[in-house]
Amino acid sequence: MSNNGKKPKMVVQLADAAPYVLPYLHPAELSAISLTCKTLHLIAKSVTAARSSDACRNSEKLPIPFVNTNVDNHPYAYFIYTPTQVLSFSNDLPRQPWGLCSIERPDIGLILPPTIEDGSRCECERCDNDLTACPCSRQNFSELRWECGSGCKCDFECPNRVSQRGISIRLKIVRSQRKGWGLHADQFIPSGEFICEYAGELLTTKEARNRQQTYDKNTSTNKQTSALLVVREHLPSGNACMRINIDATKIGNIARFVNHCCDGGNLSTILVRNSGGLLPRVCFFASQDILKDQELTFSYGDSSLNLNGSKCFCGASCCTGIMPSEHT
Ligand SMILES: C[S@@+](CC[C@H](N)C(=O)[O-])C[C@H]1O[C@@H](n2cnc3c(N)ncnc32)[C@H](O)[C@@H]1O
Repeated sequence: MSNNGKKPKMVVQLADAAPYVLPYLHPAELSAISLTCKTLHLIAKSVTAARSSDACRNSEKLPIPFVNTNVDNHPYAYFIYTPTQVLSFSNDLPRQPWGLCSIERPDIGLILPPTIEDGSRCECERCDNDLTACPCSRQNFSELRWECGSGCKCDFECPNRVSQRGISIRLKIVRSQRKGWGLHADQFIPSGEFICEYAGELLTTKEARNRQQTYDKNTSTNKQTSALLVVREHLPSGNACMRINIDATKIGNIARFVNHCCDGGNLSTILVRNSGGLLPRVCFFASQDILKDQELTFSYGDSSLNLNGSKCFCGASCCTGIMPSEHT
């Protein structure tokens, strides 16, 4: 302290700037800076409270809070929020302050199809007209739905755009001892209701395979949970299916918190095609009535294909005890 008991000008300027800078920091940086002085500690505390109170950073109609009732000391999970699909980011992840709803990539725009790195091969998987041998027959996608889109004259109020109006039901993200975070209903949800899109980075199959290998390694050493979803759409030609790889591990929305259940859970995963849209979107709908506080789950796949998988704690009577893994 100098200047007759007044704080030096630089300290005052730093404190003034802190509320704008701290929301950009990663949790480790935030906790380090909160140890430096009382003012920064208070600002860091309010950033943590804001992050815990809404995983969607004000991007959806309703806040979706993190709830941890003394399971451990994690107040929230850190990830970059996107309400819809985005192109893959290589190593250079953007920073996102609280309250910003989209990721800025003015150089490329927001929604583009994945690029095919090896120009000689496409991303389709051959199944030679044998639907039972096709990889898409092993997934739990019951339906392909068509909705109106940018190619139509109607607006978002059109009844045929249910999955395009954002998340409008009350949800919460609850911490549990054995499964980590999980998405729960915070109201009664009738069967058939739209829950949310599975938003994340669109990856090429090559990138998805590379990332899955890293995630498998990290999961086996308990360092990280991952959220890479692979879906396949059978193409009209009949002899191939298109892979869509969506990674919500670092960039995604609340769908990344939906845990696996061996009995198929209470959500159906539906491919939704919008008129005018290039790629289908993967969306969750309630497959049965869901009570307030019940966990929302779906089946990640067939665990018999993953004998070395990690332990499953879904609690279903048919639980195999092993988590399925995507065979990329
Ligand atoms: C897509 S994330 C789901 C959110 C995750 N629980 C979290 O805390 O971020 C997938 C990870 O959740 C955990 N998980 C999901 N379902 C599980 C289950 N039935 N039993 C045990 N762990 C599960 C596994 O660690 C898995 O790799």
